[in-house]
Amino acid sequence: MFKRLKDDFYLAMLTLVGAIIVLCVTPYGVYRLTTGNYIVGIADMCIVVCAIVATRAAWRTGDTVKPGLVMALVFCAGALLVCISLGADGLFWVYPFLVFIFFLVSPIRAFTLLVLLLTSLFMIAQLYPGAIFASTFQMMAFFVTTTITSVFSFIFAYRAQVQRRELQRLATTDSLTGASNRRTLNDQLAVAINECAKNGRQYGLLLLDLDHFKQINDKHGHKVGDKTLIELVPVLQSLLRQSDKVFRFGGEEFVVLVADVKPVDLSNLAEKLRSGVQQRMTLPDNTVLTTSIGVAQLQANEDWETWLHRADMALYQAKHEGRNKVVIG
Ligand SMILES: Nc1nc2c(ncn2[C@@H]2O[C@H](COP(=O)(O)OP(=O)(O)OP(=O)(O)O)[C@@H](O)[C@H]2O)c(=O)[nH]1
Repeated sequence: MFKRLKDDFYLAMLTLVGAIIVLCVTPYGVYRLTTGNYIVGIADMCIVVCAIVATRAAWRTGDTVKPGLVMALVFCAGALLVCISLGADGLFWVYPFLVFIFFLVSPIRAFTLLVLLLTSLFMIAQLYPGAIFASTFQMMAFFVTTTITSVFSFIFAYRAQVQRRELQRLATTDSLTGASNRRTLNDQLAVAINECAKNGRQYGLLLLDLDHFKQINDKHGHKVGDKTLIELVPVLQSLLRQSDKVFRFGGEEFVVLVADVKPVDLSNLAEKLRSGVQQRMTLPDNTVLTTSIGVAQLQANEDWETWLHRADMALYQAKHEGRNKVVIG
């Protein structure tokens, strides 16, 4: 549970906002209902129920987009209703909503919803003078302060989103090749073990190691070595399905994780990659680049270390038997 909260920003924020809503709005809802203000009381309780249902749905499905949007829409409608029913007293509630919304949906969506909310309030104020604002001065002060808060919240949320995405990219990909890194591989292997144990999904692992890579560096220089590694990733991806994942394991070693695959298809795929690299990758002196591949199909009740070790042993054998070879582990 804590891992999911740590890894998924929007799930964590949805949960936090949901908890704050339940704790802070429920007493107001109960108070309004017991003092006969039924419209605002029911609106408060609808917001509370919506917060609980949306947070629960996000936890169950892992999708935070729809629950976040539903929550944001209900909060906007609730804020509008509270302002209409309570007049100036209800205006204070707009400020926390204004900030909450940026934790629920993307900055662009949040800003659009706020523009709609403030425009609706402005139009109602024009149609029914005195219904919400006590004076024109109060109305102007409200719209100026809410606009400033919305704009700064948007800038802050947008910057945070850009930085969060960049951090995520840096933490999960290899800086040279752009392939997923070893840390991501460890996470994905754990997911595969879990899926296999729970749902019987079949997974396969290919461990690729370029042959005589040291000689490439020595003969053509480190820059050509780097370029070869960079060019290898799109070549592999062009030979794979979109659901197959390529990871840089370290140095000139790469891992391909394949889901929903039978052992025979996995070894055919390894052979396709071996010959694909040989055919498509050439070095500056027109010599071909070759790769050795160790193959391991995930066995029932196997842990990921053993699975990876079998692929590694098969790769070792492929190297031992002369390279440019596929060996099944
Ligand atoms: N250019 C470049 N070279 C790298 C990088 N990472 C590792 N290497 C080099 O890859 C080479 C790997 O050499 P070895 O482990 O001896 O393997 P090999 O020469 O490929 O020989 P076999 O694997 O036995 O076929 C080393 O010279 C490393 O310096 C990198 O990011 N860029």
